[in-house]
Amino acid sequence: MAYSRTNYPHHLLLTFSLSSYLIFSSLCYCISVSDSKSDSFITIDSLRGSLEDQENFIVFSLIERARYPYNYPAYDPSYLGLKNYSLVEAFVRDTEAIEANFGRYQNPEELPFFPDYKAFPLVPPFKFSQILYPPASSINVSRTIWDMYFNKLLPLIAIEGDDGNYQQAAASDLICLQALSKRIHYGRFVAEVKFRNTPSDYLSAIHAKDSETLTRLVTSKTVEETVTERVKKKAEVFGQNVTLREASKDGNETTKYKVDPSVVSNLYGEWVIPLTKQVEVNYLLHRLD
Ligand SMILES: C=C(O[C@@H]1C=C(C(=O)O)C=C[C@H]1O)C(=O)O
Repeated sequence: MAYSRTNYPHHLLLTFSLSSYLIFSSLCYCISVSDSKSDSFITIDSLRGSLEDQENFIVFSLIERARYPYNYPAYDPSYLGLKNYSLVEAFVRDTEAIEANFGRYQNPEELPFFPDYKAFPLVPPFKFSQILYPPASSINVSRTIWDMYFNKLLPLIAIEGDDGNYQQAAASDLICLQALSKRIHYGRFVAEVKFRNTPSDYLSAIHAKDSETLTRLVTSKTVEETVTERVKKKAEVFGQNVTLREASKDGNETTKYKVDPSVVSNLYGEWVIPLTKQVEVNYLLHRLD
C-alpha cells in the first residue's frame, strides 16, 4: 500500500502522534511491567495467568471505546482526503511508527498492524528473553484481527452517532486492537510451552502438517469455558453504573452495562479463542522448520 507521510499536513501528523504517545505510554505501562518473564520461569500456568490479567485491560478498553458513538467519518477514507486512508488507519500507522522508535516492538509480545514504518529507534536495544522458536515466531493474524474489530465488533459496542471525537475514538480503537492482538498472539508462547512440555505428542502431527490433530491437541474445553464465563462476569462487574442510591426494592430497575456482557463473551468464544488457537496451530506447524 502506497502511504506517504507527506500525503497530509504535518500538524495532523504531530497532533495525532503526540497525543497518542502520551495516552499509550501511560496505559500500556501497566501491562508490560507485569509481563516480563524469563525463559526458565515461563509455564502454562504463568501464561494462563497473564491471559487472565490481559482480560481486564481488554474489557476496560472496550468500555472506554463505548464512551464514544461510532463516529463514521473516522472510518471513511474520503474524510481526510487521503487516498485509501481513513483517519483511524493514518492514526494507527503514525502511532505505531512513533512507538517503534520508542522501543515497543523490541518486545516479542508486541506486533504492529503496519510493520512497514521506517524505524528511527531512539532507544538502545533491550535483551528480551528469546522464548519463541525463530522460524515459527513470525506467525501473524493481525489483518484478521483488524477486519474482525472494525467489521464485527465495533458496530456492536459503539452506538450509532457522530460527536466529532474522531481522534479519541481512533485512539480507543488502537488500544483495543493492541490489547486483542497481544492476547491472540500470545498463542505463540502458549504453543511453545505446550510443545516443550510434551514434544512427542506433537511430532507426528507437525510432520504430517495435520492442523486438525494439532487443534485437538492444543484445545482445553474446560479452560475455554472458564475464560468465556469469566470475561462475561468481568464485563458485568467493570461495566455497571456505580451509584450511591439504594437499588429499588420493586426490582423494576434493570442493570445497564456500558458494554453488553454477552458481546464480550461472544467476542472471546467466536474470535479471541479461535484466533489464539489458530496462532497456536500455525506456530506448531513451523516448530520443526
Ligand atoms: C491458551 C490456551 O489454549 C487454548 C486456547 C484458549 C484460549 O484462547 O483462552 C484456551 C484453552 C485452549 O483451548 C490454553 O490452553 O490456555
